[in-house]
Amino acid sequence: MLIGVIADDFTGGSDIANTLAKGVPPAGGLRTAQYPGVPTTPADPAIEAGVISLKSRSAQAAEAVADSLVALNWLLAQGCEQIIFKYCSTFDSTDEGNIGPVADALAAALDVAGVVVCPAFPTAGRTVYQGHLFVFDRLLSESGMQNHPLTPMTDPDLRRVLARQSAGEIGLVAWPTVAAGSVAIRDALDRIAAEGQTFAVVDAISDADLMQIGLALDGVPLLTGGSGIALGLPGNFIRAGKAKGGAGPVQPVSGPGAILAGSCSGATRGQVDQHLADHPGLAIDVPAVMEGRVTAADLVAFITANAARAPLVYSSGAPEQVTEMQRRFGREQVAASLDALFADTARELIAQGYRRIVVAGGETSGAVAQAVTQALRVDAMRIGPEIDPGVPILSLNKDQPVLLALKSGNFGAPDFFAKALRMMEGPL
Ligand SMILES: Nc1ncnc2c1ncn2[C@@H]1O[C@H](COP(=O)(O)OP(=O)(O)O)[C@@H](O)[C@H]1O
Ligand SMILES: O=C(O)[C@@H](O)C(=O)COP(=O)(O)O
Repeated sequence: MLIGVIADDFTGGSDIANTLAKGVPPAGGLRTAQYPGVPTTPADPAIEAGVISLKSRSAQAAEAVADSLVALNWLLAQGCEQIIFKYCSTFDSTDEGNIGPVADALAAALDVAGVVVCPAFPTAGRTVYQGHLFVFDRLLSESGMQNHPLTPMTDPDLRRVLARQSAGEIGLVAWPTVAAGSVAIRDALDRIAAEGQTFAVVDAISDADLMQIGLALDGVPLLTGGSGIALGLPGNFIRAGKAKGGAGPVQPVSGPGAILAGSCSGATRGQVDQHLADHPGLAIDVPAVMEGRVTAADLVAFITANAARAPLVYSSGAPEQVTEMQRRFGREQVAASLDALFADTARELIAQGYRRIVVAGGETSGAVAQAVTQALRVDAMRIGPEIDPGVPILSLNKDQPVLLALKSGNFGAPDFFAKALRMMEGPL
């Protein structure tokens, strides 16, 4: 294993695994696996990039740090030369963390400074300019992310956001330097490191910028960012003759499939609306869940009654509904109950022979993917074709493979749900 990724949630893990597996022509991508949590056994030696998905975005900061360091040690033990801390392209975090505390701990463990901080993902509209994060033509704080149920983002200035969470000093590599190319970027990072600054927010407004940043990062032990930061990295290892790349195809799957949506992000709510126009859907009654009147058995009953028609069950609600539920029942309690509901539903669907499951939402995906991988006793997921930018098909490789899609809340075209289930039937 050459590149090791510590992803702070499962959809983020899928997103960067997709980037590493796909690569950029002519070099192509690496043989990549995504792991649900830190594996307890050594990796398959054929794997060149390993992505450990944690649930550290929403955990307490101390737990996020501890889990990330365990992941780091496992990745180093597999031989990784380069470690990436993957967080959200919308920098999802709070003043307590967890991006700052985890990045501080990784930089200290590897004894490095001038560590890149770059959440840019231009394909999904996320760009960084003069240290400020944009989502398409809006600053992060006006993009809808200010209403996120768990990590509302109200400040678009990445240096200021990170400074509230991190003990380290933070520099900036502004776009004119990035536009000057990889040598200028590397010089700027070296200068920032020599000045003793732990982090360097790096601007990027296009994939071409990210490719130059990737070249500048050849041989750098630690970097942090969204999935875009990985764009230029496979090429470094392939050109050096260290990696072969080229993963085999994944096997398509037919039979019943289902869609589980726990994300309240704008893109997911649009996808829910579009899907309901011509498919069956069940809106989860959140107060009834909190009071024990609706359980996984109810969701499974709805899904099985509509098995052939791409059924959707969803808790996705508008910001004012989310606020009201959190006020009545508590933020953590609602999140924990809905996570458990989706996990129990997925476990039962697997028991009943469902082999295609599409999930929307980072927290929701974490809960579902953990339940499914535990039920099937698999500890690695292979990366299949991309459904929409940042969302690949994942194959849990058994004699009878199970295919998953873990969609970040804000990713995917309006027809994502039906398209994902259809693509899984092949040809892949
Ligand atoms: N109707 C609702 N009311 C309150 N909270 C909700 C509701 N539906 C989902 N949630 C919670 O909102 C969070 C959504 O997070 P997540 O699954 O990561 O989605 P995203 O990828 O859009 O951020 C989860 O913790 C989930 O439990
Ligand atoms: O970087 C991204 O935007 C995604 O990979 C990601 O992390 C998404 O998180 P959720 O929106 O919570 O699914």
